[in-house]
Amino acid sequence: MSKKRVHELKKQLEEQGIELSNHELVEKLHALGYDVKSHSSSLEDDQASTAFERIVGERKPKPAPVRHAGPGFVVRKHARADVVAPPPPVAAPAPQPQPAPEPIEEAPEASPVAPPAPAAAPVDQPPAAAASAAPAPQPQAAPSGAPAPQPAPAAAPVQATPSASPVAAPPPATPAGVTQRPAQPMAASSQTPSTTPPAPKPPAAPPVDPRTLRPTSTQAVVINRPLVPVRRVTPPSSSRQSYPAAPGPRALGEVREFKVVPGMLGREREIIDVSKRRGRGGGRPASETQQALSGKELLQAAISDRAYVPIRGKKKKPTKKGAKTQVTERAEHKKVIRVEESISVSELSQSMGVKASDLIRKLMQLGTMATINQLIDADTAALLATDFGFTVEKKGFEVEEFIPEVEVDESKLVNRPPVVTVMGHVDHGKTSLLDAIRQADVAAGEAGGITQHIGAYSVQTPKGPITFLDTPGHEAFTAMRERGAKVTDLVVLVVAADDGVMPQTAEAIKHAQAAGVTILVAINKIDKPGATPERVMQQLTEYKLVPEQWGGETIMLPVSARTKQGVPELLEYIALQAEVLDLKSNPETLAAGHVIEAKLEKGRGPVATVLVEEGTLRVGDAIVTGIHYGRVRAMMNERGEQVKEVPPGYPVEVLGLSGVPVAGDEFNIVEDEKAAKEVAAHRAEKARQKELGSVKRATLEDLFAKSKPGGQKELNVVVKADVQGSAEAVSQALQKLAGKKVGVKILTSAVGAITESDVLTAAAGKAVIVGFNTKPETKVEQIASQQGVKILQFSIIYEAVDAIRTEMEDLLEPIIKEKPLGKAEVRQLFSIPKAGTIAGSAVTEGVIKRSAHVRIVRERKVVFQGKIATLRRFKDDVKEVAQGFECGIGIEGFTDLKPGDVVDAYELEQIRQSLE
Ligand SMILES: Nc1nc2c(ncn2[C@@H]2O[C@H](COP(=O)(O)OP(=O)(O)OP(=O)(O)O)[C@@H](O)[C@H]2O)c(=O)[nH]1
Repeated sequence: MSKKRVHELKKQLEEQGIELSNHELVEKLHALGYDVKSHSSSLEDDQASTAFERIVGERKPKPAPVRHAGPGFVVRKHARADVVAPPPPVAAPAPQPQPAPEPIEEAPEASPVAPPAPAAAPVDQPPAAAASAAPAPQPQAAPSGAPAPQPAPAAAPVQATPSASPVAAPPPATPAGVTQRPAQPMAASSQTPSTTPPAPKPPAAPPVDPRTLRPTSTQAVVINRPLVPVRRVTPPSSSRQSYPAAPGPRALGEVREFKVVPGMLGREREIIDVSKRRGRGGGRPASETQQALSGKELLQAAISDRAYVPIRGKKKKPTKKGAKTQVTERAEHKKVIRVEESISVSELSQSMGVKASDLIRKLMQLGTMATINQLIDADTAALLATDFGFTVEKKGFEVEEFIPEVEVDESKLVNRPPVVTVMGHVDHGKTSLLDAIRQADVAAGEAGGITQHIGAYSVQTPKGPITFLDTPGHEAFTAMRERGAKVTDLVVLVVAADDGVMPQTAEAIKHAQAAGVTILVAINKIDKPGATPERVMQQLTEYKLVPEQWGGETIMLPVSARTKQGVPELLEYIALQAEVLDLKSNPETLAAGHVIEAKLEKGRGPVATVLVEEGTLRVGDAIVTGIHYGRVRAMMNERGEQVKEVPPGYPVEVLGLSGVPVAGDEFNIVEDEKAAKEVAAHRAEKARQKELGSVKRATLEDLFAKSKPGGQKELNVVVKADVQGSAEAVSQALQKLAGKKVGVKILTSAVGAITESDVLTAAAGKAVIVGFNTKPETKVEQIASQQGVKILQFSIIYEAVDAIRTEMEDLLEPIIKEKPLGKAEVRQLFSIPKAGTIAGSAVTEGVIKRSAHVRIVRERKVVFQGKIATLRRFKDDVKEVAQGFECGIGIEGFTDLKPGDVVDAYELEQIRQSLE
């Protein structure tokens, strides 16, 4: 293998245009790891050729990276500052020439480098395209401060190359810091890197045809993805011309340049639109802007233009910048909100296009704390709406459309029987009196002899038919009495002559007077020895009821239900009064009236006792009452006979309703069942809204009070009764028991038999079931015992009230009270094996019991408190030792007894708490 001397290698390098002194070459070879000492040192042939290639490789420019060549790399060419790049080929209005930016002015010596490598804007721009550009500014060395016309796409600032030989010495630093490969020779052509020798000196460069200008690799901004030309599909006509055309055989329109970098956590990619900067900077070409920016600034600018693109899924549509939301005013006629009964805050906010939070704030200002789902009534909604320029129109479901008010047709009015309600205190003889009138004996058949639901009877008297309503006298049935007073023409107030005016007498007077109904007083039981009708009359004057015989207006008749004394006179007076009232109605209109009572019967379903007040009620009529509706399937009179028609003034039982109606509700007959259903549904919705609106939220204090161990206890009750009025009365009576110590909560109150569902409700709510005049269905009792639910059944209301009071008292902790027993004085102490210390004592007071609790008192101080362990007289265990006797007392857990100690014995007593 031949050898080569260092100086030979030097010559070889010179042939390649690389001039190095022998000393420099020796040093270089040293640096490359060769052991050479001087220019005459020799290298192996292969070593010499490797060294040659390495030095040439270092000094020669590397071939410019070909576009798309390297994965993940993009070379973006930038126009040299000192060479004016041709304007975009087709883009007609070429950007205005601008003064050369600072970095260029600082690098006048770099100009010689420029001619062989004129910077063209886009890297792919063919010379032909460049040539077509109209104003082709002459490439020239930009003198200091001389304005160098720059086309818009001019690229990054050219590196300041102080060295005259850029090939030999790469520029130490670039002014703008954009070029990321300072080692790359500037003069290298991207197309002919190996063949084009670098210009060693910058002689006066000949004028260069811009068409031949190619970008230099050193002017490239290296980013890690290929340039993505984006074709604007429908460029706006106004801006179409202002974009530079993309290179290639056809102009693509706007060219956008993107940098793709991995996003956070690698879950997405960021695309940085690096071309966006062009349009900014007050109209200055992007290149100039970029030239003026440092590398860091450019990076920041790029970051600001980032767009995140998820790897999977659809690319999000970028929001159109600058496209402001159009605020449109709503037409006046559209500023009307239709509200039925109430509207939720969220609904109102949506209807007005106002934030719900704004409405809530307004409501707070009005003193109402509301949530977004809370219902507010139409009036409050109207108040709020006004503030936002809206008006509220009460939409309202017009029940009148279905139940029209009928004008009174005088010609069709006929007499109807009077409706008389019998009222009075409990046991004053109301039912007995009615029995006497009807010649029936209902009172005898009543449980406990008390009336517990309203009864309606049509009685044929010698003076014509009279409809009687019998009301209970017990205080629990206030609502029934009130209802009775409202639907009646006359009230017969029964007062027992031997008892006088009592609380429910007074209450009945109040109801009748409130309803503006004439009162007729029947002073009953005048057959009784202690009867004093005058005293009753006297008492009644206090209620503004002055008897006729005393110059007043109230008819007061002494009667006896037992002997029927005064009953015919009573009927006569009723008839007389009815005549005075001239009671008439039109039997030809659609029927209407009131529900007197309602119940649920097995096999018959809901049964309503109604009083027809207007029109004639017929089988087949479409009926609606409250939230229930249906078609009248059958009707029965008070004797249980089926009837087809019921004229006004008569009571009747109606079958066919969808549910058990509420006693006291009005009933109406409508066109058809569909209309009845609509009315009922509307009422149900209204009731629901009302209920929602009135939901009282538990306050923190309530919850706190309930969670406290000593907090108020509550008895939950499920009420089931035979009739609706009784269920209501029982519930009310039980609720009245609620006090400070124990509350009562009626979970449900309904009519019908006690069902499995009632048991489950009670089990869930830890409630007792109160059945009133009703029984559990088959197997229900068994389920109840499995579930641990107590069923209490009653047929008399006060028994129910008493039992529930006991249940409530059971919830209360008993009061523990100390009961003194006696005292014993310790005289002597004995120590007995197994038994411990025994105090030989004398009982000085009361009695000492074996089961007693004791206090050991020494010098007036309690030294121990506990229980007696042993009590003996002589050797026998005894239960108690009375005063004056001696005994041996052993104390549980206490042996430190001393003579002179007093054993103070007492018992603990449990006292049941009362509700009061
Ligand atoms: N001596 C006598 N007893 C009467 C008379 N009227 C009723 N009684 C008795 O009084 C008691 C109560 O009679 P009711 O008819 O049940 O009394 P009430 O007012 O209907 O009772 P409630 O419906 O429970 O309020 C019964 O034992 C009757 O026999 C009367 O005129 N004379």
